[in-house]
Amino acid sequence: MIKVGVFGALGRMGSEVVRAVEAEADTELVAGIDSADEREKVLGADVVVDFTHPDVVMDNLRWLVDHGIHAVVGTSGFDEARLAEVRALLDARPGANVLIAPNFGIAAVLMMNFAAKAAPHFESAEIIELHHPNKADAPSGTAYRTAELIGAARAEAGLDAAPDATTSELPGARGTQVEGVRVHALRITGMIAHQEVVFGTHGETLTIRHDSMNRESFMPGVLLGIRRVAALPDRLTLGLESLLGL
Ligand SMILES: NC(=O)C1=CN([C@@H]2O[C@H](COP(=O)(O)OP(=O)(O)OC[C@H]3O[C@@H](n4cnc5c(N)ncnc54)[C@H](O)[C@@H]3O)[C@@H](O)[C@H]2O)C=CC1
Ligand SMILES: O=C(O)C1=N[C@H](C(=O)O)C[C@H](O)C1
Repeated sequence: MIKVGVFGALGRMGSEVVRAVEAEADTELVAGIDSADEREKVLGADVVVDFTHPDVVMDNLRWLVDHGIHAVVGTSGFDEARLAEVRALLDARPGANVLIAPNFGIAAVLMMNFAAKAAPHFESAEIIELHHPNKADAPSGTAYRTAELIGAARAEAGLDAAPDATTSELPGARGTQVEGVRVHALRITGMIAHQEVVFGTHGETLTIRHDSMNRESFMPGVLLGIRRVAALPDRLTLGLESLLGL
């Protein structure tokens, strides 16, 4: 039996994780805690899942690593500086492993993987992410990671910057840039989490689209993380790709 704690248990994702952990035969909920609760309630857990907020997740991770509890993190906001901080935390303390996944949707992971594979073949590449309007961060962690993967694939292929003749622009009209890839963020009532990666070359375009229809869709990936985090070969794993054999 894997003993699981949940940080952000009253939130949209955390409450779904609580339900999923309670429903599985090999996982047991130790405690679900939210912002008003003491973290000590999860002591005794093998793994804690964090779906909280980019402003608090680093402090939670520090606490989990200090207490030797494996962490499965879905909270967004991990740039290279934060990842370096997590590596330093892990180097200072033996014991816990950390899995940080920008997206636990299996189809979303495939979308990112396909986008990285397509990237060297196209002159142009831009990302449009669409989310519910309660989302705190922009661009999404998924879009950020996809842009990093596309940027790295373009650099490795020796591609120049994507063509763009814009010389006059209202601020934001061309989105933001991550690793040289334009990213546009939409916040739309009624939506959950969606992304399009649009590629173009001469006379052809390719659009790769992913849609999360509900938050239950993330649970197979979260449960996979819970089951595998303790035995992962690296102390810090980024993304579900290696767990899916990609
Ligand atoms: N990796 C993935 O597949 C996914 C990641 N996310 C990310 O997960 C995060 C949470 O998203 P939602 O559940 O939609 O947000 P939410 O706002 O519905 O839930 C966050 C919860 O965390 C609680 N919280 C805040 N500080 C806390 C603390 N210090 N300790 C414990 N609980 C605390 C809040 O009170 C709230 O109940 C966001 O960063 C979002 O981008 C969301 C969906 C999927
Ligand atoms: O806040 C959300 O809802 C989501 N956040 C993650 C992100 O920032 O990429 C994953 C998914 O897009 C849903």
